[in-house]
This record gives sequence, C-alpha cells and structure tokens, in this order.
Amino acid sequence: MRIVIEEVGKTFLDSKKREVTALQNINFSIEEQEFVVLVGPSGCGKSTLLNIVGGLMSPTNGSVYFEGTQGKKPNLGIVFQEIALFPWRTVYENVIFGLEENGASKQEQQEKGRHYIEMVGLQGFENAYPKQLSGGMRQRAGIARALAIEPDLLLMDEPFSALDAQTRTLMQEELLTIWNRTRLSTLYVTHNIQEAVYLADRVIVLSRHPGQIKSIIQIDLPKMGRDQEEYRSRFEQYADQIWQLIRHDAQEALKEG
Ligand SMILES: Nc1ncnc2c1ncn2[C@@H]1O[C@H](COP(=O)(O)OP(=O)(O)OP(=O)(O)O)[C@@H](O)[C@H]1O
Repeated sequence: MRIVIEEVGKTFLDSKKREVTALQNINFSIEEQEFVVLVGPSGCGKSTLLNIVGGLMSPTNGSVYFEGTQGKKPNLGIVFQEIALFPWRTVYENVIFGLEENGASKQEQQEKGRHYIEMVGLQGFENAYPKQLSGGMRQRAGIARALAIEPDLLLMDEPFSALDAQTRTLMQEELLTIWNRTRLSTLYVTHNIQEAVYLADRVIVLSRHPGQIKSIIQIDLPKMGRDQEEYRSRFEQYADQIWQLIRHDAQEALKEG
C-alpha cells in the first residue's frame, strides 16, 4: 500500500505551557513494498512522526493518507523498542492476538500463527511465556505478532536498540530476510546510521527544533547482502553523507542533554 504524509506538523505545550514545534512541514510518501527509514538525532521528532502515521497521535497540521483503503481503517503492524508482549500469554497466544481482535476464525489463527512463528524462527517456543525468552526472542515474537495480521504498513520504532550489539546485527539480517518474504511497506525509526543504510530503500533525515526533512537519500545498493566486501566503500559513503547531515544537530542535542 502507498502512504502519503502531507504537510504534517505537530506542536506540543511544554511544562511551562510554551509551544514546542516538534514537527513542521513534513511531506513524503512510503511506496508500495518500500522500506523507509527515519533517522535523526535525539529529539528530532522521529517517534512523534511514527506515532502520527500509526494513528496513535493526531497531527496539529496536515494529514496521512492510506491509498486505496476507501475510508476503511488501515491494518497496521507496530513493533516498539519496549517489548510489549502480554506476559500472561504464551508466544503463540501473543502472536495470534491481533487475529483474535480482528475476528479471524480459529483455523486462520492457527495457520497464520504457525506460519509467522516459523518465519521468525520461534518454532518450538510456541508455549513459552515472554519471561522465559531472551531479548532477541521476545523481539522476534513481537515481529511475528505484527506480521500475523498481514498489515498494510509495518511501523517499527527502534525495535532492536535494547539488544546487545551482536544480537542486534543478527536481528537486522533476519528482519531483511523476513521483509524479503513479505515485502510490506515499512516505516522504521532509528538513530543508528549503519542500521539505516543497511535496511532502507530510502533514508529520510530529520533535523531538530523544529523537526523538518533535511534530506531524502535513495540507497542504490542491492537490498540483500549490503554488508559484503564489494559494497563496503559505497556503504560507508552513504553512512558518511548521512552523518554529515546529522552531525551539527547531534552535537546540539548532546549539549542540551
Ligand atoms: N507529549 C509530549 N509533550 C511535550 N513535548 C513532547 C511530547 N512528546 C515529544 N515532545 C517533544 O517533541 C520533540 C520530538 O520528540 P520525539 O520523541 O518525537 O523525538 P525522537 O526523535 O523520537 O527522539 P529520541 O531519538 O530521543 O527518541 C522533542 O523536543 C520532545 O521533547
């Protein structure tokens, strides 16, 4: 599905009731089967924008259109950094949660539950509870739950940032493999530039105060296997280009704490 973000702005009131413009004049689209990554320093409005696209927050200005839904509510799969699994449900029960909510038949729940548990590599853990799983496994379960409803758009907000570096690298690889099988339109938030270049078809770089689009960069590297030796120098060029765009804002963010 194609999603259009048009003239989106968001203003908050801070603790002293002063207006803070978190987002201003945001225009971009997420094309059918496109993986778009939002990147920018702390406080540039990445999460706010993701929440607005996901309908969890309303914009002060502008709109988000889901093309072809004819006014019907789009189906959204959401994965957050904090693993929001229900602790009292098993992996299987967590994965089929959205299907139950959508009124899917028991047979559909079973088929899709099994399919997506297998896709994220959690077969054998269907009856485990979240507390019995490692952080990486919990994130896999969260991803399976988001995928099971076969969403029109997959939204991911720093899904791997609480994981250790090695698990994170492995999960990035797995996410690409999963994405390659599902080809879902995806909006992914990170402040990790390497992760952005590794995953994205396009990287949207945000500046802060107010959060605006600084640049949109198409990553012209093959989608799979970008970390191979032959692409290393182009990979690093993209990463450097993005860092140069963010550097000043990141320094300012650091000063403000
Ligand atoms: N509910 C709120 N009330 C007031 N200000 C808010 C609220 N939510 C966000 N903000 C402000 O809006 C700006 C953008 O915040 P947001 O969390 O979207 O940024 P971010 O890029 O996701 O940051 P980080 O990378 O640190 O998570 C910040 O200045 C933040 O303080």
